[in-house]
Order: sequence, then C-alpha cells, then structure tokens
Amino acid sequence: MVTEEQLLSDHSQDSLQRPVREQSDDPIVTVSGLEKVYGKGDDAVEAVKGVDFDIQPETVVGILGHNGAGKTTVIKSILALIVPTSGTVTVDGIDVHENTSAAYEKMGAMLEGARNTYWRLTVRENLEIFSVIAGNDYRKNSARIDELIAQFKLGEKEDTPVRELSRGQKQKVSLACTMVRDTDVVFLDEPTLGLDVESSRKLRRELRRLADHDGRTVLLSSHDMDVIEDVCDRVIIMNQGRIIADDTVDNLIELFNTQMYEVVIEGRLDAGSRRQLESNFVLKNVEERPETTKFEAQITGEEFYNLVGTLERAGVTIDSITDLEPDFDEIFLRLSTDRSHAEGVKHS
Ligand SMILES: Nc1ncnc2c1ncn2[C@@H]1O[C@H](COP(=O)(O)OP(=O)(O)OP(=O)(O)O)[C@@H](O)[C@H]1O
Repeated sequence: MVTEEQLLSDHSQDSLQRPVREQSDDPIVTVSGLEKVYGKGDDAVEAVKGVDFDIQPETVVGILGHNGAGKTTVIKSILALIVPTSGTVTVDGIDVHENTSAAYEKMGAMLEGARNTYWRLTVRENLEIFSVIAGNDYRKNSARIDELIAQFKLGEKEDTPVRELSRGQKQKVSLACTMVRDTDVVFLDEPTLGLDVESSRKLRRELRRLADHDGRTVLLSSHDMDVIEDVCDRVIIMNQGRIIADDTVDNLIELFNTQMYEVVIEGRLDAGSRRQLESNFVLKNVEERPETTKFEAQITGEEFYNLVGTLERAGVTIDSITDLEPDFDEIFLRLSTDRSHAEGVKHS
C-alpha cells in the first residue's frame, strides 16, 4: 500500500516537463465495478456499491454528494490510497492497483487542502521542496516556480512562512505545490474551501485554464455549487454509495429548467379549477393575494401547453407564467433527495 505522502511526493520524473500525451479520445481515467466495504460482519459499511465511469482527457469533472455518499472512497480508490473490495481503476491505461508507481507519474492530488504544505517554510521554499520531491532540481525549475507564484498572485508573500498566511493564501500555496508536479490528471478535494468570493473566482478561472490551456484532466470534489457550475464540464452525483446522476452541467440544468413555473392568475382559484389542475400537475406554494393568486406548477417540458390549456378551460385569467430556473444548488438537492430523477440523468 502506498501512502498519501508518497502520492503527493512521487519522485519518479527526471524533469518537470510533462511528456506530451498522445492525442486520443480514449478515457484517461476508467473506474469499473468499484465496490468498497469497510469493516466486517455487523460493523461492515458498504461505502461504494458498484460505481462505473470514465473521464475523457482535458475535462473537468466534479464529484458531488452529501456527507458519507462515498466520494472520498472513490477518489482514494482511484489514487490507490485504499484497496477496493472489487473493481478496477486505470489511469491512462495503467491499472492503479497493479502498477501504482507508474500510475502516480500521471496523477497529482490535493487532498487535505492547506494541510499538504510545510507551514514553517516560506511559500517559495514550499514550492522548491515540492519540486525536489518531484525529482526536479529546483534551481533549474525556478522559472516554473516563478510562474506559479505569479499565477497564484503570491509574489508579495513568497518569503513569508506559510503558517503566517490567510486560509485562502494557504489554499493557493497548496494548489501551487500540487501543480509543481506537472501531471496529466489532478485530483482536488474542495479546492475553494475557505476562500473569499474574489479568491474563489480567480481560482475557478485557474482550474478552467488547467484543462483548456494546459491540457490537464481535473477531478474535483466540492460542496460549492458555484464551483461546479462555473468550472466543471461534467458532474457525477453520488448518493449512498451509488452514482445517481452523471451528465454535463448544461444538460442537468436544462433537464430541470422547464419543470417549475410560477403562475399568477387574476382573482381566486376556485375549488373545481384547483382540483382540475392538481389532477394534472404538482401544485406548490399556493398564495392568495387580495387581487391575484400565485402558485408554482411542476411539469415536464411538453406539458407547458397543457398547463395553459387547463387554466383557460377552467376560465382562469392568466396574469403571468414565469419559468423558474433552478440554480445548481437546487438541482443537486432535488437529485440527491429524490431517487426518481436518477434514471433519466445518466449519460451513456
Ligand atoms: N475507514 C473507514 N472505516 C469505516 N467506514 C468508513 C471509513 N471511511 C469511510 N467510511 C464510511 O463509508 C461511507 C462513505 O464515506 P466517504 O468518506 O467515502 O464519503 P464522502 O462522500 O466522501 O463524505 P464527506 O462529504 O463527508 O467527505 C460513510 O458511511 C463512512 O462513514
């Protein structure tokens, strides 16, 4: 078993320059039939119950789920930090559990945020030490270190010990240290945790740039839906050890986009009309005002005209119908609390 320390400090590369990976449509990460049971007998916990997915190169994939959903177990299995009960994981075609050292040349990880770094050392010393650990002569690598310091706007703090930095600055140092190892695949656990709005926004841009310009593949976990929405090409949502949704962010938003409408009608909704509506649609938050009544109707895309027709047949005068576009926060909540959505949102 390889420890987390070894993964973060793999030293098998002679030079910092990442060999250019041949262009290919093959997935760079494949996870097949992954299962993990912790403990035995009555104490056994089925943390991951048969998970399959592929990740295409140069994409950013988010993994989401409530606490205990199994995300860390999946990520640690990919990183060969734990041995799964069954299933296989390959990175760039290499089985991570059979050939861990070769797989580590392909991947870097920031698992515990700022705790990765050496707090007594300065920012620059941290980057130098991570460079040395990666098998590089940091003196020859100073251009890359300068670049990372500039990219993460750490210039003013480069000679400050990490322990004296703010939480956000520590997070940036940690990420920069992960980037010193110039690997094809990068795993980031809660990369924006504790960052202020502005720093989080900049970091999100940086994460996007990693895929778009540096050709890296990023798998990140986050509870911050803005990060997911802004940065990820695709999102995998886990619940109780299983994948319940796996699709592009755009598709997930589109799927939920047309499902909720806010309707305002003139006057009151009489009992007969209400019964008629409720037999066809889910009505929520009915609110009677002095002159109007407002309610939300949950429908599928094609039923929009049915909704209008039903209202007209009921003799109701429609003031307005507004598409309630859910934010990703709400989509995540709906998906992870209502299993009935799950079947429709897995991409092939
Ligand atoms: N070492 C362990 N021994 C026993 N059970 C474990 C161990 N690690 C995790 N589990 C259990 O496995 C399940 C999945 O845990 P995991 O850490 O993978 O979830 P997660 O989605 O990463 O959660 P979080 O968002 O809280 O980090 C949980 O029920 C957890 O209690």
